[in-house]
Amino acid sequence: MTPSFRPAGALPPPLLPSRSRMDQTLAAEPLPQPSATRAAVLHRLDALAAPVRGRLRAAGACAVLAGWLLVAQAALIALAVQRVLVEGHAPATLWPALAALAGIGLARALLGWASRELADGAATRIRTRLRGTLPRRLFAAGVPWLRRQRSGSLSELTGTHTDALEGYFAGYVPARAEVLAVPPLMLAAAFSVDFVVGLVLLLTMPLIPFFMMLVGWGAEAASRRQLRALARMGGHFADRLRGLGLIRLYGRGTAELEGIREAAEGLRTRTLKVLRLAFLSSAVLEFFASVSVAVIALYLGLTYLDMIDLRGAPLTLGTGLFCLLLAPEFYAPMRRLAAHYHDRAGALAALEEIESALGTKAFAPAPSPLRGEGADAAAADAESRVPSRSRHGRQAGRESRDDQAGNGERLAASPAATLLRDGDRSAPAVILRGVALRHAGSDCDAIAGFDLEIAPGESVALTGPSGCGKSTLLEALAGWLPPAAGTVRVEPAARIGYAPQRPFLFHGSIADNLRLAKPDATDAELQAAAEAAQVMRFAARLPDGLDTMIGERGFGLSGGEARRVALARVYLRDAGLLLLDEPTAFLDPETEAALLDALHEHARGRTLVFATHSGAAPRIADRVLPMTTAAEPPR
Ligand SMILES: Nc1ncnc2c1ncn2[C@@H]1O[C@H](COP(=O)(O)OP(=O)(O)OP(=O)(O)O)[C@@H](O)[C@H]1O
Repeated sequence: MTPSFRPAGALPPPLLPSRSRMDQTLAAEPLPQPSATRAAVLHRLDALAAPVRGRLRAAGACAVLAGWLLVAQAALIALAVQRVLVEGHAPATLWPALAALAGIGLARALLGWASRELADGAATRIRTRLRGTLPRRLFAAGVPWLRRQRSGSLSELTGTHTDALEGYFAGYVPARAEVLAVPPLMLAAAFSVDFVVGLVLLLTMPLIPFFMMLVGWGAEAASRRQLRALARMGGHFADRLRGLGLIRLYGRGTAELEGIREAAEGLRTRTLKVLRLAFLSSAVLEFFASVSVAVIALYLGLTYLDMIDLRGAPLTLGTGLFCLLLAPEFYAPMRRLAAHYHDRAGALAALEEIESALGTKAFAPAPSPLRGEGADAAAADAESRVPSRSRHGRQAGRESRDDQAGNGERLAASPAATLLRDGDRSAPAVILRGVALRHAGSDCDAIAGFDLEIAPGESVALTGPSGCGKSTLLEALAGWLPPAAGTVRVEPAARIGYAPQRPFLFHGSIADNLRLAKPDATDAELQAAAEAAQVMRFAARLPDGLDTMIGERGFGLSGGEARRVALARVYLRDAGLLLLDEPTAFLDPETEAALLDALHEHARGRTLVFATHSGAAPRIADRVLPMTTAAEPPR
């Protein structure tokens, strides 16, 4: 990373943007999306339910059936009241009706329970599936892309954003089925007993979707801003935790805490905005539903008092009661849908956020496995069909190993080297033609017009000043960085072992980290790899040897020790093409010499390319390739 310098005493800018700056950034974003896009996102959201479509339909069907039974329940209650209170039947004659009522009540309870169980189960399955798919998509996006992302934000995608989809499937989808099927039946029932009540229900019905839509648009935009703020907060927080030592060292603790407090306050405000909109939409709907029920009650009351006569026939107590029981239930499914409408808004916002990070095919199966440190080179042929554009002279001069320090001694095969060979891989040739390499976000090539041929089994040392592109070249050979121009050819079937400059060591024991390369490795194989990479020099002194726990990013190991663990991992990989970035950096001369001897032995029958600043390392190479810094100005 390029260091930036500021005058002594000048304060560094706050690492966290202030709330107002965050607000400005978020407010400037074009929200909400045009409706055509929203319809497409909604379609993709529904497509996520494909594997559990049957369950969701069953959940909807149960909810609909429970709603239909409610009409029968209201009719039975009205009938019983009419018979006993108006027609003077003995209460004992009502047993069949009461038994039917009890049966309907029980059936509705069971249907409601089944609907929730099915919908919750379906939503959980969708969420679980996404939790599995998203990391695969993240891996498939490739190392250069992943490097530019903030791990905190990415973890929000698989956490909060995925959770936000659940309410849509568990709540909104069954409620939508209910709204489509239950109110129409109730409307027909109301029309069949009283024309005016049916008309009131019919006329007030469109108001509800209209207000839902109005409030929903605002809710979607607010949800999206809130999710975005949440993802940023996650990213900032993870960064700050990682750099805690640095923050303390520079005395920025208080300022950072203040920044985090402000950002959290911004998030709280945004969350409350979403909740306010959700409550507002519910309140509006409750109001309209209550007014409509009141209008019906008023109409029925005035009719009973003979103050109005709109129906042209007498109104029985049973009919009035049936209408009064039905009216609030007519709005209930729509109110439920409205209550879940912000779930829909939240889910749309979450899906759009996930897609804007990963592309619209975020949930399609991942195309190919990640390549990289110790990865198979099935996609190793990072070949670009872009025509070669040689712009300035070849960067590399060539020297033979024999021209070097003259240290060409052959080394006897060690037992460790024998143990680590399984003989099922071959040393691939590497051919680069007119290659230009450019890092994402950079406006100039790190390497341009580069040609190189490496024979199978050859060892090549890349040397040259810092920044001349040695690591970049190794990244391209590993397939992490596709060429901007020219072709990079590595045999597609080649097994690659890559130890980058900053190897990633997972939280776990040293042995766990080594077994990443070969999960079924025996203890003897681990020991042999560790010895060859000079890991045992320090591991033997640790309390638990290779079983000693090390932290994320290799906490607890020195830079040179971490590199040696990564080198041992490459040895275990038994790769045909070894790509090593400064394998002997930070080592004392004695350890370096031992490591080089073992590497030289291990590299027999394999193709080896390594970058080095060491004066001693080139002795194990067949060829040294001095690279120069690209002089080309930015295009
Ligand atoms: N991720 C990146 N994004 C943008 N530019 C980069 C990135 N990584 C490296 N560079 C630039 O590419 C050029 C080559 O860098 P590279 O790390 O390949 O050099 P190097 O020869 O390996 O250096 P060193 O010997 O210090 O390891 C440098 O100018 C560097 O600033």
